Amino acid sequence: MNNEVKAKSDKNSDVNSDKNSNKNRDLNRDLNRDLNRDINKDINFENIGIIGLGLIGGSIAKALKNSPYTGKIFGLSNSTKTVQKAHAEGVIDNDQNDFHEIVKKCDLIILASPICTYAKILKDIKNHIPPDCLITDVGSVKSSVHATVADILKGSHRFIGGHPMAGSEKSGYEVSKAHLFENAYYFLTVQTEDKEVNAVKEDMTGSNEIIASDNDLHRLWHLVELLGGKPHLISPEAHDHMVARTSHLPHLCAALLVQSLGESKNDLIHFVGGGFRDATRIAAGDPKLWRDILSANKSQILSAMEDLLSNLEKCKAMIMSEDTRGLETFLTESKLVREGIPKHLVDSYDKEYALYIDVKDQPGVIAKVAGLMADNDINIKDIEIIHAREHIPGVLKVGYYTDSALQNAKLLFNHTLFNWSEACNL
Ligand SMILES: NC(=O)C1=CN([C@@H]2O[C@H](COP(=O)(O)OP(=O)(O)OC[C@H]3O[C@@H](n4cnc5c(N)ncnc54)[C@H](O)[C@@H]3O)[C@@H](O)[C@H]2O)C=CC1
Ligand SMILES: O=C(O)C(=O)Cc1ccc(O)cc1
Repeated sequence: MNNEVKAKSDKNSDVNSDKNSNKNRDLNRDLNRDLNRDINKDINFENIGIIGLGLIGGSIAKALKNSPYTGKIFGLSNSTKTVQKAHAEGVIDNDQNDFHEIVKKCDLIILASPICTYAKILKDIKNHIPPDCLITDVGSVKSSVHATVADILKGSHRFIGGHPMAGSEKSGYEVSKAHLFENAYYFLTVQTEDKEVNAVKEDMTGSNEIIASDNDLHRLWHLVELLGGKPHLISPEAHDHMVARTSHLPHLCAALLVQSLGESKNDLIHFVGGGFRDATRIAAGDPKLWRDILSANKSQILSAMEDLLSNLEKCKAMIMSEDTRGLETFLTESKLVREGIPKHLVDSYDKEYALYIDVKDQPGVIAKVAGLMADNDINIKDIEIIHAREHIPGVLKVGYYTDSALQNAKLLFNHTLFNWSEACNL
């Protein structure tokens, strides 16, 4: 363990401060010092149990299976069907069905079920978790999760919170994918007795606080990297402050925009433009999951909503008083901030590897293109017929998982009679 690695969170929740990012950068640099390291030795987990095999849990299992990780992956779920499916696909290595017996073998447990299920699950498995097993989670809220864990485990096991900033509005094992976390930030949160992230703290105080040793943090950090994510250390409080504004309030706003279509929303929905689609995609997320998230981050959501209301009032006043200058300034500032999203984030969220193939909308055309790809071993992510041709150069949109698949497809199409062009903004 490197005791020089220090990563304290900013007390004022100023998560964007240089101080904080420098500390995280230092930690990252330190952890990546030896590029030739043996990743399995660094991680040092042999039996990873994932509780909840949905979008996130399933994606973690698939990402691990696709990685150099050589240990076992056990899937634990309230859905036997999902476990059977994951097992049949070779994604998990379960050799028995008994939940408690599987837990007994784990040296890392990842809670990947809805956060409202954590308390019941932890109470149920607590006496079966090996003393040296590390516990983590993927929940979208962190302070309340740390409190629940501390309340139930009472210091019996080490816990590090986790939250991948990757996902979608879809749920379930069926939509999970190995590359979900690629280039996405993955927050790690450590609770210490003075509520600061303190990666150098190695002593266990014996209090009810759950304190993870920095060795645990390093192991988990490497695991996140193995998943393709970018680990980022932060305090639970700073995390909740940030995601209330970057993720939870946007979800609420998406739902508000849909509701604001008004009484005739079911009619208007047929005429929406790209802007509405972009701004409301996440409103299609699982209502139960989001009900939990918004309730679990109550104080931060309420504070973010105050800011939203005040901005709404400001805009209303400007429109009412025909303050076009003020309105323009407000919109310009928003535009500049939005355009400032770092390129790597825009790429990881928006980047799609797709080609528009200029074909006639007629029977057999999908089979023809799909067959061509299959014959040449090019994996297709999705395929879609675009019926509205305005602004769109071709009628068949073919999505690929990787840039190299896209490049191969281009070469192939160049040798056929298909005209193609690259993805445009829909
Ligand atoms: N959906 C998203 O985009 C993201 C979600 N998260 C967090 O990940 C967690 C899981 O979310 P998703 O994977 O999206 O949900 P999901 O609905 O796709 O998967 C949840 C899984 O948990 C299982 N489950 C439910 N109760 C259980 C129990 N008592 N014991 C064992 N398994 C149980 C369900 O069968 C289901 O397979 C949530 O805590 C959420 O806050 C984090 C980042 C992104
Ligand atoms: O679909 C999207 O754009 C998301 O932002 C997914 C998401 C949902 C919940 C999280 O806690 C983190 C990420």
